[in-house]
Amino acid sequence: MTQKNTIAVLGGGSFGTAIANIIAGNGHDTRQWMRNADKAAKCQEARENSFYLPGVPLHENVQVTSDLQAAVQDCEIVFVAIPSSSFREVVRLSAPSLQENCILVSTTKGIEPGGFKFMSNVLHEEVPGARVGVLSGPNFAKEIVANHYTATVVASEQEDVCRTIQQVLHSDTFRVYSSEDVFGVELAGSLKNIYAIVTGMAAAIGVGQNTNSLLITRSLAEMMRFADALGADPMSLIGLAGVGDLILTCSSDLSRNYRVGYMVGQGKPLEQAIADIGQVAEGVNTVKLIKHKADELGVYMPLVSAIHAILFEKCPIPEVIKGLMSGAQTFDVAYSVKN
Ligand SMILES: NC(=O)c1ccc[n+]([C@@H]2O[C@H](COP(=O)([O-])OP(=O)(O)OC[C@H]3O[C@@H](n4cnc5c(N)ncnc54)[C@H](O)[C@@H]3O)[C@@H](O)[C@H]2O)c1
Ligand SMILES: O=P(O)(O)OC[C@H](O)CO
Repeated sequence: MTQKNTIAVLGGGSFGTAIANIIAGNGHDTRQWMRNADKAAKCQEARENSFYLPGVPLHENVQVTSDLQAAVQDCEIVFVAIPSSSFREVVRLSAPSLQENCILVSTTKGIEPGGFKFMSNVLHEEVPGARVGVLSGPNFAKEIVANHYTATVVASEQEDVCRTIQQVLHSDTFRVYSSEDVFGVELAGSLKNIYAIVTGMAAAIGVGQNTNSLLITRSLAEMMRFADALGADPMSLIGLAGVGDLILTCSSDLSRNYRVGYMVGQGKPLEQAIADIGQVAEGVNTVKLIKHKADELGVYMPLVSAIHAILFEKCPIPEVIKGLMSGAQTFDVAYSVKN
């Protein structure tokens, strides 16, 4: 692939905009697609995505459009930054216009509702024979565009896909590690959102640092146990896309998932909390899917059960905490399936 590529980013939200700016800053012709024609025109003209990242200038190499076919045509690489609930629909619409052999990269940290499919599965199903990668790591869009030193992980079964994405995204402030474990990286990015809801809720009820450490560590144990049961490499969970993103998302109100948990912890109904955020919080749907899968496989995930009980079974928070603290005391081994 040449030094200068034509690259599309599908998604007009905060992460799509951050990724588009990184790519454009590296000299690539970058097209950002958003479905709303009015918003696209406003962003293109104002050179700013005031809806999601106000005050951040769009790089001059970014062209914003609401024409999906025009956006992806002749692109060597297409990044998809669309929430998991609409991911398939957008990929399906773009598929007929994709250049043969183009690389498709998901940045989405979620599982498709109504099943147990990850975004790489959706890409393979909708674009058979596609060269697929996934991008995941401790990456708040707001901090990326503020040029805070940041790292992420690209995972693909094809080494050249990883190398290409590393070249396209790497900058003085953005570093990209590679992995072969697509499933582990995607699973990690989706699971950590659940625990951000848990720690956000814990913060709202005023827990101390002992509790915070307890929650994050036992969240990691659950993540590794679940990964192990599903055949992912548990070691992927102790990298940037796993524990890195877990620490980030569980420690900051920049996280939408953390903020959902915080609001519910303050007594706000879940639907109201989601509406107040006004952006995607993937963890809410992920809790349901993981609880279902963990029950089906018999994987012990007490924190997932607890947050599910609070969000969807109307269980009072103090009762759920009591249940967690009185549960059987087991080994302190991170991902032992006995644990
Ligand atoms: N924001 C971050 O810091 C960040 C970092 C890494 C990964 N991610 C992941 O990236 C994905 C996107 O996150 P985001 O932060 O950009 O979300 P966002 O809520 O800021 O934006 C989502 C965008 O998707 C668009 N959208 C929703 N449904 C659509 C549809 N049917 N067709 C076309 N567009 C549609 C929305 O209009 C919006 O522009 C999520 O899975 C998230 O977990 C986010
Ligand atoms: O705002 P959240 O909770 O979706 O988290 C954003 C990113 O996933 C952080 O890496």
